[in-house]
Formats: sequence, structure tokens, C-alpha cells
Amino acid sequence: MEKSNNDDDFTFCQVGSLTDQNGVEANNLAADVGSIAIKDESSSCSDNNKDGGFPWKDKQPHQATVGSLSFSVTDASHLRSSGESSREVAPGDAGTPAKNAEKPKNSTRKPAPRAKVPFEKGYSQMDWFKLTRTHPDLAGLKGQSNRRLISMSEVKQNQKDGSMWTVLKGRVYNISPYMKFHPGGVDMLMKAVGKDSTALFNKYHAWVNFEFLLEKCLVGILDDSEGKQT
Ligand code: HEM
Repeated sequence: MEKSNNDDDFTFCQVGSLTDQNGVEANNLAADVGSIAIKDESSSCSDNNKDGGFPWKDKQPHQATVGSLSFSVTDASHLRSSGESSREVAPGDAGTPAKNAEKPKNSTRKPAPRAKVPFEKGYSQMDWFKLTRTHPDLAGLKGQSNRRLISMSEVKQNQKDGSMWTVLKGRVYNISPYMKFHPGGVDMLMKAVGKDSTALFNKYHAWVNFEFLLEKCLVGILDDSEGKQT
């Protein structure tokens, strides 16, 4: 830009010269794509799709036999701008974009339908983390230590209002403040109240890091001596 002698024309000259430098490559590319276009048509009468959706790879020689290159180049430019329609011939991949060319297997590994509940405004996971940072006593400890031992019968007594306790892997949490933030919905989380919900929790999402999510809701440690003695 700084050495422009021809004012605005300079930009166009540069672009032109760059294209010239890469001219050979560009032509090759165009020819390649052109060959795809030709092969897409010809592949319908041959069995050259064996290499998994890239039938043109072993088809280079056909380029010469199919017809004049100039036609193929013209076709290629149209194909490219119409969204890689050459992929449409890939076996088992009709109409899907290039990145999905090897995806047919995935259809068998579809995850189970999820029952995620759309969160109310102000109850996203982000909002939850904000709350955990700003609220002084989410667990409702009122000065008590969250290391104290809690019996199962005490857990059962806390099932209402701001005090809904559950046990997860030997820890007692007050999940009341998390209720509306739970991505699985309030109803699901209510099933955990007043009991040891470890199994239920693992059934739905063993990967969820509850220790981190509920860190500020920790009420205490389950005193399991109660169960062991009987
Ligand atoms: C008690 C502590 C719990 C915490 C901290 C918790 C946390 C979460 C989180 C973070 C998700 C989103 C998971 C994801 O996007 O991958 C989720 C989803 C879900 N949760 Fe929970 N959950 C708890 C308990 C439960 C319980 C007891 C149930 C069932 C009774 C349950 C049922 C579900 C369901 C059905 C979903 C939506 C489906 C899914 O995302 O796969 N959750 N929960």
C-alpha cells in the first residue's frame, strides 16, 4: 500500500500478481475439484467409492478420459459454492458436511435422551456460582462447624423450606438453595431430600462434581456409626 503508484489500482495489481504466483497450484486445485465433479457423475456407474467417501482419490487417471479439463474446472467452481455437494456421493453420508464424512458409526452411539430442564432466568449455573461466592451461609450453619458428625435421623428431619438435606458419599448437604439451579429440575432433586442420594445421583450423572458445586452447602459429615452398630 505504501508504494502505490497507481492509486487504487495498486491493490488489484497485488492481488493479481499473488494469484499469478500461485497460478499453477490454483489450476491444479481447480482441476482436482473439477475431477471430483466429473467423478461424482461417473461414480454412479462404477464401484469406486471403496475408500470411504473419497472416491476421487484413486480416480486421477479418469480425469483425462472423461473429457476436456476446461469443462471440469467450470463445474468445480459451481460445486464449491454450492456447499460441497460433491460429498453427497459419499456412502452413508448423503447431505452431511465434510466433517461428518466418517460419522455413520455415531448414529449407534446416540446418548440417552436427556431430561435437562431449561433454567429460569437468574438460575443458570453461572448464577449459582455467583451466589455461592456472595452468600455468607448457604448451608444454613448459623455458626456451626460443617465438620460435625450428623446422624441419618437428623438428615431425615431436614426436609422442609430452607433446610433440605441429603447425603452424598458420606457428606451431608443442604440442597435447598440449589433446588432451582438444578439442571435436572426441582422435582428430580426433591427425590434426594432426607436420604442418602448417592446411588440416585450416580445413576443420572456420576460425572458431576457435586463436591465443588455444593461446597458451600456442606452441613457436615454423615455419622455412619449409627447404621454399623445395628
Ligand atoms: C444432589 C446433588 C445434585 C447435583 C449437585 C446435581 C447436579 C446436576 C448437574 C450439574 C446437572 C447437569 C449435568 C450435565 O449437564 O451434564 C444435572 C442434571 C440432571 N440431574 Fe442432577 N444433581 C443432583 C442430584 C440429582 C438427583 C438426586 C437426580 C435424580 C433424582 C438428578 C437428576 C438429574 C437429571 C435427570 C439431570 C438432567 C439430565 C442430564 O443432564 O443428563 N440430579 N444435575
